[in-house]
Amino acid sequence: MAEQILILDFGSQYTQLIARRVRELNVYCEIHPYNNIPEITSDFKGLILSGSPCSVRDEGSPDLDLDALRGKLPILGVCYGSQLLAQKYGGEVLPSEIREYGRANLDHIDLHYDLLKEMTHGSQVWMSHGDTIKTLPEGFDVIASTASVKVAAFKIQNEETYGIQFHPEVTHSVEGKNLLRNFVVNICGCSQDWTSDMFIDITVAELKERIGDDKVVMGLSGGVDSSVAATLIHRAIGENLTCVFVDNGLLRKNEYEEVLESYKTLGLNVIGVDSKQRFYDALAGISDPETKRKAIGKAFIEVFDDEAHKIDGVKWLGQGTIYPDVIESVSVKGPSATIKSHHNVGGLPDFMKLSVVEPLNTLFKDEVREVGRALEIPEKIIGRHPFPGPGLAIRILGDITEEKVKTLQEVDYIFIQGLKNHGLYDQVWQAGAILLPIQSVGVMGDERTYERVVALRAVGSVDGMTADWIHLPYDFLGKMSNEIINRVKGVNRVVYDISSKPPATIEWE
Ligand SMILES: Nc1ncnc2c1ncn2[C@@H]1O[C@H](COP(=O)(O)OP(=O)(O)OP(=O)(O)O)[C@@H](O)[C@H]1O
Ligand SMILES: O=c1[nH]c(=O)c2[nH+]cn([C@@H]3O[C@H](COP(=O)(O)O)[C@@H](O)[C@H]3O)c2[nH]1
Ligand SMILES: NC(=O)CC[C@H](N)C(=O)O
Ligand SMILES: [Mg+2]
Repeated sequence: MAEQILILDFGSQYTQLIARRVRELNVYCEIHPYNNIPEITSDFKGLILSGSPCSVRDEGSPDLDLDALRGKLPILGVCYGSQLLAQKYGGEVLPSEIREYGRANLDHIDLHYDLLKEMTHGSQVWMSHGDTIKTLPEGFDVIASTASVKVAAFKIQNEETYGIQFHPEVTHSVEGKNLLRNFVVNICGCSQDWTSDMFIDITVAELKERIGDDKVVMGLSGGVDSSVAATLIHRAIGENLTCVFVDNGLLRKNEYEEVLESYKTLGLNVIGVDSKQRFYDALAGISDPETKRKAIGKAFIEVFDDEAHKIDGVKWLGQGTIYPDVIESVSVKGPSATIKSHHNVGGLPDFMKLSVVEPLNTLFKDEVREVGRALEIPEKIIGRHPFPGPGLAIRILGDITEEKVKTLQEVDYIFIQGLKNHGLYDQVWQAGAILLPIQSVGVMGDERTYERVVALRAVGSVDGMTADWIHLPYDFLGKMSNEIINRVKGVNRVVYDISSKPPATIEWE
């Protein structure tokens, strides 16, 4: 990958947002942990230092050799990054008297500076800090201030090194994107030619080169990521790609048949494998969410391995891994696998003598969708809600039985069809139903019932990292509740999940 911006991560919750904003400017960028910096080649046009939950005043807080970087390329320190720059060279960083979270206004902006070109006095910015830069080192100039923060932005004289206390990457910093454009385009000189088409050309050429005449087998789920990854690999190597779509008995109602059908138009060579029983056997008696995931991951690998053995000369396993999966597993905060392990990162077991190829492992979800559209993959596939690899297994709380899967499939079907019929599906990022491990008392036709409870969940999100529940119309929810209870045997109560992520997560397990 040629021209790019390097983002060094000190563990801020916003680091990924910086990358997204830079890419929205059609400039490629990568995030690396502050303690594992790649070699600074001429491809790197600029460096952004992220924020951090740590304080530069604390012993052992994240640090790096700034002398080795200063002057080599333009630098922008954001929050912690700026505090580090100031403190390192003799400035003073102290706890602020008031912690500043949220809205602030840049009352004073020195518009002469390239970084602040075309911004407006009073511009709203978003703050999130407990420390503040009290004094700057010699040779550092204040270039913007708010009412309570004198050093809201600074520049080091005679070099393109800047620090800002606020977060330009969040949308609440109204002119944040201008500032980032000023940095990336005007100061770093990036050419803004990174587009989906360019990504496709470069990736297809790289895949051709890497894979050559070898054969690839790849798990296809009907989801966005694996569909786009498979199409890219297919462009590169054609018939040498075999896709495997596994019926793990945990898919949505009718999904196996519908997905196989929808892939016919893409010209991919897709094999459907019915492995329902294998997964049910592997899951028998398991209630713990992580144990379920591991059992499912293992069963998937076994199926792929079986299929790979049926094709002569397979050397590669294709995967739909995307950038957030990768960042989460190398982040300075440590692998988020401690919250939930996603089975497609972390490598293959030793017995599988295949190399992994992951053409989307530098893209965010919305970029994957854009690439998919540029590849002319039907909107029916691109616009689908994400669906977790372990499927309904992590939406059935407690142990899995075929009967529970059938019940949940019916509930989920009514809900998803309902969203589609009422024009709500595209307003929701992800939706589904959860089968709870409790029974409640009800009354139907004068008879007492003691049956299952299901929860409905519909969230809005950009990348699944944070999410909020969607305020679905009450009428619609009422209709769904009625329909589900009347049509699905064994369910007598429906509840709606109104938790955001964080502190909850999207899935219940
Ligand atoms: N039923 C399945 N058959 C074969 N491979 C699967 C199946 N389910 C998941 N996979 C594999 O596991 C990977 C991870 O699944 P994940 O749900 O994260 O991605 P996806 O299904 O491609 O996209 P989306 O996030 O939009 O659902 C997939 O890219 C695919 O390679
Ligand atoms: O492939 C997957 N394997 C998993 O084990 C898994 N767990 C959650 N998800 C999906 O990830 C996104 C975020 O989900 P959470 O907020 O529940 O962590 C949501 O889109 C979830 O559906 C998974 N996907
Ligand atoms: N967002 C940040 O980078 C915060 C930096 C530091 N933890 C502070 O509170 O000032
Ligand atoms: Mg999926």
